[in-house]
Amino acid sequence: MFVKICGLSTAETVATAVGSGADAVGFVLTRSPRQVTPDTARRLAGAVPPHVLTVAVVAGTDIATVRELVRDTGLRALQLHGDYTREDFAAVADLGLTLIRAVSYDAPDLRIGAYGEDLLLVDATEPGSGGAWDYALLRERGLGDGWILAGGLGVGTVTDAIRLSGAGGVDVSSGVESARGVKSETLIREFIAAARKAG
Ligand SMILES: O=C(O)c1ccccc1N[C@@H]1O[C@H](COP(=O)(O)O)[C@@H](O)[C@H]1O
Repeated sequence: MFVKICGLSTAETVATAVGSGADAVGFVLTRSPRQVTPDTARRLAGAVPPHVLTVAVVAGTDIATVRELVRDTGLRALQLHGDYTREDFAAVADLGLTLIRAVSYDAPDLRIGAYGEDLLLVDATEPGSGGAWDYALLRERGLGDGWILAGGLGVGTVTDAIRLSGAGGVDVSSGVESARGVKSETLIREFIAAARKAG
């Protein structure tokens, strides 16, 4: 089970996620209550060991700026939310990043790799909102191993969500917060433990 904790903004919560066994940590570089500056993302990611993927999360930012953000932060993966085209994905292919295509569960093309991405993240319609959806919807679609479930997950729901969806990975932001944009170390620990147990 691949577990990503998203929207981190402090050294303490990054250390908790890494120490609790997260496979990936996400830094939001786009407008959000969790937005961090490129400098902060670079500093926080600098303390992350190489076996944990550091992910730049953007939504709708133009590709030229995305390339600059990746260069400035040194993050190793790129999660693109929004109306990015195949050409946009091709325009970042040379950066050597793990590419994550983030789409809504009702998007037309849910084939993993359809845009050249390594991982497909299937989310609710409004990223980072904590909104849930019917996680059983994609079970019969047989998407394969490389898809990550997101949208409204939390400590109390992740076990059922994994079972219902058949996803090989989970990603959470709002569900491990004590207030909007404020991560809880306790919830991060509990979420990772629950996801590992369910997986
Ligand atoms: O977390 C954010 O604020 C955010 C902002 C813009 C794009 C993506 C964002 N986060 C991603 O949203 C989903 C689900 O989040 P939640 O658990 O429902 O709050 C997840 O993929 C995050 O990586």
